[in-house]
Amino acid sequence: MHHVVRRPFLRQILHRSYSMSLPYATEKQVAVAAVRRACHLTSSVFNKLVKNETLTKGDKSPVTVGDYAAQAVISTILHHAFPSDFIVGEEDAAELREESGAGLRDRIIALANEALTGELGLGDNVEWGIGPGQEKTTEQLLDAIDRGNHPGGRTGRMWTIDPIDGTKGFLRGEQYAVCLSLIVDAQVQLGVIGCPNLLVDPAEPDLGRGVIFVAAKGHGAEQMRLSGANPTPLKIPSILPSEFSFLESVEAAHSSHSFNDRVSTLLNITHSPVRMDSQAKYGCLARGQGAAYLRMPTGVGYREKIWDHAPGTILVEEAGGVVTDSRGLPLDFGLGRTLGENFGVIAGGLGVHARVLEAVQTAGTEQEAKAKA
Ligand SMILES: Nc1ncnc2c1ncn2[C@@H]1O[C@H](COP(=O)(O)O)[C@@H](O)[C@H]1OP(=O)(O)O
Ligand SMILES: [Mg+2]
Ligand SMILES: [Mg+2]
Ligand SMILES: [Mg+2]
Repeated sequence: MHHVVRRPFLRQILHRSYSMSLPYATEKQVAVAAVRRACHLTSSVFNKLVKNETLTKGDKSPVTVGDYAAQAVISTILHHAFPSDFIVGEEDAAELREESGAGLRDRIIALANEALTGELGLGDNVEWGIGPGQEKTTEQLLDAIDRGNHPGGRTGRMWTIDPIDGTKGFLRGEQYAVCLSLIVDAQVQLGVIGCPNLLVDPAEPDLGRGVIFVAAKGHGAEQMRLSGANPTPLKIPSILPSEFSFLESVEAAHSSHSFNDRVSTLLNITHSPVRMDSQAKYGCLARGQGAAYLRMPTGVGYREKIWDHAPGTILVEEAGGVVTDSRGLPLDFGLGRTLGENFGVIAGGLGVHARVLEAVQTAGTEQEAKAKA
């Protein structure tokens, strides 16, 4: 491993002692740095986004230059830091390699290089391929996007990247998230969720927006500013918030609003659900905003993707909560790029989760009976 030998002596020692206190300490540092750069990229691109910079994918969902450029940046950093790790990323560069994709491609390459070559911040390392002068070629960046093509599976080290989760929220100027996780032998070890548009503290709007949530297996969950300042541990309160409300998708096509209504009625919940795009919902839950996140499928066919739930799941679990499918089974991140047969997602604090699960099962039985009648 020549890159370890090249490490200056003092840094080797620092690196080792830090690693002993937290497994995956270097991974955490790299992941936070990558998400931070991608968050700056996506928020600056939003202000400059023009109509023809968004494509519609085969599944009818939108993808913007921001999604592609952010995946290129994160994947490049991961590849420099951990060259033998696999990546399961949402986007691929096929359309950008076509002649018709040239305009979009040039814009994406410029955005990615601007983000990669930005000044080094606290904790950043030139060995991760970042900093002034570290421009990449078009080919290198398209390959970086395509390195996200790993099929996933039961064994090995792999990262999941969702460069913009909640692209529809991003396009509306509302919530979205830059999401990264490390999965080792199908267990999520690390999750990082960057939310550029989320209030730092909903009780103090003056503190502004821009939060990164981080969780490491067995080491808790925290929230920090985009800059890395003010790291604060997160714990889901064990008593129910006085206003029990569900967190749910804005988009009715992504999860069933009517099913959630029925579950709310069964639980005598009177407050309307809080609708929010992306894994920002998991972040809010982890910091005690909203009592549960319920995501039941709307119809046939859609399989949830691992990059949409791995970071959020470890965040909620490390904040003391529980995440399962609608049968109460843990989400299985070892089945490939999707969650396979895991049907629906329920996330909540320890006691709340059990009550919601029960109500979900009652509502599910009712629904089946109705369908048979
Ligand atoms: N038909 C669908 N059912 C459930 N989720 C979907 C569907 N289509 C896209 N998604 C994905 O749902 C997630 C966002 O859901 P929400 O914001 O409603 O919680 C995103 O990952 C989005 O992809 P994307 O990452 O492309 O935005
Ligand atoms: Mg998408
Ligand atoms: Mg997503
Ligand atoms: Mg996405």
